[in-house]
Amino acid sequence: MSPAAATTTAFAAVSVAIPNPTAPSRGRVRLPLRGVPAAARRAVASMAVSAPRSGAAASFLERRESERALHFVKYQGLGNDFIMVDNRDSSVPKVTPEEAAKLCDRNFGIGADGVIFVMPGVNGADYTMRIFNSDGSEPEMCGNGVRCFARFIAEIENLQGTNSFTIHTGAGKIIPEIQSDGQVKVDMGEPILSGPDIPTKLLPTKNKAVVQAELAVEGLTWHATCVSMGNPHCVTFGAKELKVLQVDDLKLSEIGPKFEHHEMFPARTNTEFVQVLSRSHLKMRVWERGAGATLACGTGACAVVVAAVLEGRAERKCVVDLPGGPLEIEWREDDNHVYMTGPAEAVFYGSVVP
Ligand SMILES: N[C@@H](CCC[C@H](N)C(=O)O)C(=O)O
Repeated sequence: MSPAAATTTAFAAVSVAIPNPTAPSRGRVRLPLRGVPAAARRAVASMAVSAPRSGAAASFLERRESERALHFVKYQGLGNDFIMVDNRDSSVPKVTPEEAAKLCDRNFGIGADGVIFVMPGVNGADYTMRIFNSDGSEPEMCGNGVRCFARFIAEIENLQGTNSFTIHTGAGKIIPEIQSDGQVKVDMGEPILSGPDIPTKLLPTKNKAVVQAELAVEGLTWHATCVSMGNPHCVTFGAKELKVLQVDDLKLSEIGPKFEHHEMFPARTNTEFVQVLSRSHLKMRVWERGAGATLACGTGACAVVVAAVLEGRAERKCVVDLPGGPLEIEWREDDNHVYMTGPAEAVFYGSVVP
């Protein structure tokens, strides 16, 4: 991006890749690597910014660095992507919800499904996680985000090998554990099944739970099972009028918002459309509250396995295929907790003036 082009945008992002940090820097912009995790530097293999070393360019970059520059690292978990912000020095997020929405814009911003802040722990937890969705709304929890959070912590705290932390979230205490292969296994806590606590206005059908309740959307009577993993989910395996739900055939951007804003969900909802491949293998697509169609949703995959067990469709341990890849989910009988295992990777880092 030329300096002239950059100044015409609402904010400017400078993302720098260092494929080989020891390579000569001729013709390439070198930005300070302050606060940049080592693995993030190594992980990045593209998007290097080349520019002539003119005085104008240098002063443009210096000006940007000296203003209110926000350093970030972009992470992804199965294609569900987040702008991670080191906010350990303050309990106030470094960007506002409105700025977060701009940063998440895929054309005019960095592009992401959300912005996640690593904050000081409260209530005895090691850290606090807060997140803004790409529309600026603040959800209680994010499953893929918490795996990215754990990998980001390991980088900024320079932790090696297997590690576990406690994270305070809007869904209570969440415990991720980085495994020796780099995957992150997360104790996601207990699912919430009582309708008013999810929240949904759908009436309970099985004890206090809302299981296969009828929900009218777009002329079809969908069977909805509602689960909260701290955040609300409506899981459906199909509708009365459909023989089989083929998730690949769904027009997600048309039907997703109708579920999200349905009057039965006073706090809006995330919605998962699911196909059962076997009793231990499920396939889903998701429409996320505040973010739309995403490539993966960790809390959604957990809710899907809970719903599948409640409906008698699957075992407690399943592989859930999402558009961005598979997650391993287990709803344990002994402690009633849901465990999620999957990847999280740094993609690139940079600075931005929100
Ligand atoms: N993608 C996330 C969920 C993020 C929050 C969600 N959009 C909501 O508003 O509840 C995940 O991986 O769980």
